[in-house]
Amino acid sequence: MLQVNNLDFTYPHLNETILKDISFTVKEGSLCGLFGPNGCGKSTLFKCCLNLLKIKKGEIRMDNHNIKNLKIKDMAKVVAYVPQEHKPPFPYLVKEVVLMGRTPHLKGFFGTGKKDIQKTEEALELLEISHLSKKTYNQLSGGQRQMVLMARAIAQETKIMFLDEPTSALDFSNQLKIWKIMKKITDRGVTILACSHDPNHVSWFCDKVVVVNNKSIVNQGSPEDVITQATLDFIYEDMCDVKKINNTRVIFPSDLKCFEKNLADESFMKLAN
Ligand SMILES: Nc1ncnc2c1ncn2[C@@H]1O[C@H](COP(=O)(O)OP(=O)(O)OP(=O)(O)O)[C@@H](O)[C@H]1O
Repeated sequence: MLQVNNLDFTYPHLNETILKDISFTVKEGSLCGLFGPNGCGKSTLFKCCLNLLKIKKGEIRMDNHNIKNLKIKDMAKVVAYVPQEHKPPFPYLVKEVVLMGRTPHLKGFFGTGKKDIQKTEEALELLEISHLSKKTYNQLSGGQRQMVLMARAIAQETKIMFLDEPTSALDFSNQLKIWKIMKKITDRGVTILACSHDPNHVSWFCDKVVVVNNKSIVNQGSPEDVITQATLDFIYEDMCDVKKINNTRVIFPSDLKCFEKNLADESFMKLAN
């Protein structure tokens, strides 16, 4: 479980508050989307939760530990982090990058064991990227690197995962694959907090959504209660419409008139069914 209580944050060299009175909980084994416009503070919140930035006020608890009391090595046993972009300076192979996820589990100078290799291979298989295993990580495409970082986080076998826009560089099929994998992982009891800019994805796949805008949480709860016309009008200023097709919520641009027309069209509804 992840618990953030009354968090305030300001970058030390700035006077401006970036996050104000942030409080939310993500239940064990659930998938929570962190949703909000560019620059609202999602990545900053992640870095606060990972102890990479020191908070001014408030408390963050993960798996019942107050994170300010956790050493880096202990932190790495509790939480895995998939950043937006990562390029190591050395030409590591993909399998080596994924194996790095096992670092918190390595035992002294005995180094890598059979279990670590097995967990690395399982993570590559789960993401269907075993064929990239012997390729040089730095020479992969952005989307391929994103899949490898996801495999590294899975190999780390933590109870909590933080994913910063995990599908931003992926094609449509891989985006859906990653969301489905995230759901599968939460079914095994892992708690996930994932940033996303896509209101459809958080609606379709998340158990809970936390919406941040202008330094604060403006709404939180089930996607049904949170990704509403009112919330989207508030943060995007009347740019999109929320409709239901076949009981599934779909968000689309308000000025996409052909879609409006099609929605009213009986043959389109048959197609959607
Ligand atoms: N190292 C830093 N020093 C000073 N200000 C920063 C720093 N990093 C981010 N900021 C500022 O903090 C605010 C929040 O940035 P952050 O990267 O957390 O937003 P975000 O919601 O993740 O944005 P995006 O969706 O575009 O990735 C922005 O105004 C940004 O300019």
